[in-house]
Amino acid sequence: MDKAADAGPISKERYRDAMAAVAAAVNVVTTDGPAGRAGFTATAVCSVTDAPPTLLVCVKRDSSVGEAFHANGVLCVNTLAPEHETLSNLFGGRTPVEERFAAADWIIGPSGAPVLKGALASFDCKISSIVDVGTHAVLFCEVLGVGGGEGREGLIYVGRRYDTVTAFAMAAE
Ligand SMILES: NC(=O)C1=CN([C@@H]2O[C@H](COP(=O)(O)OP(=O)(O)OC[C@H]3O[C@@H](n4cnc5c(N)ncnc54)[C@H](O)[C@@H]3O)[C@@H](O)[C@H]2O)C=CC1
Ligand SMILES: Cc1cc2nc3c(=O)[nH]c(=O)nc-3n(C[C@H](O)[C@H](O)[C@H](O)COP(=O)(O)O)c2cc1C
Repeated sequence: MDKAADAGPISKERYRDAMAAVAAAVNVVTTDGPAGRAGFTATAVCSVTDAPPTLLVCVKRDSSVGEAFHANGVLCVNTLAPEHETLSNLFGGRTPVEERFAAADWIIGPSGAPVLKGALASFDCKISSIVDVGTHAVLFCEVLGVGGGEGREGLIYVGRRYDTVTAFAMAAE
């Protein structure tokens, strides 16, 4: 029988090459509060449970924005549409925080975190716990408010480039 996957220690490069094949939604994750406004682009976002509504976000601990999320204790996950590709690159690193936010319109969510106007979906959250794993902090977040979800095209990142998918409308309650 053929082996399903490589065994033994996996290099960072091998791991990233395999992960590059995994399509992911693109999000701009924002925060505001005593430590000030901050935000970064993240594909490492995942739904955990709907009771209580909880998602997780993985943030590199040595990034310029990581500390602000710890200190503010709140965040908003803004899931991007295809027209937000430039915004994704701005929030993807090496751009001063004020320049990142100046490129779009924002409103303040229930938690105080900036909500992107025109996001495909938005999840306003308080950070309920943080677990450090290797280079990243995993932020577990309780969702306080949701927005968007009316269904149109979504931005995805796969094969080290952006692409577009049809996003389905949220069921009406
Ligand atoms: N989870 C993360 O922290 C991610 C970080 N990035 C950042 O964007 C840069 C460019 O990414 P790509 O063009 O996709 O090429 P890449 O070869 O650096 O990454 C390929 C894939 O590996 C994963 N990955 C990359 N860096 C990672 C990290 N530090 N920790 C965990 N998973 C990681 C992601 O799924 C990414 O799409 C990366 O070098 C990284 O700085 C991108 C995607 C996810
Ligand atoms: C498409 C894309 C996805 C990314 N996903 C993540 C992620 O899930 N977690 C993370 O910590 N950084 C991720 N990054 C990198 C951060 O956005 C970047 O490190 C952050 O903006 C901080 O950069 P700075 O330290 O230069 O300010 C991603 C970047 C891009 C372009």
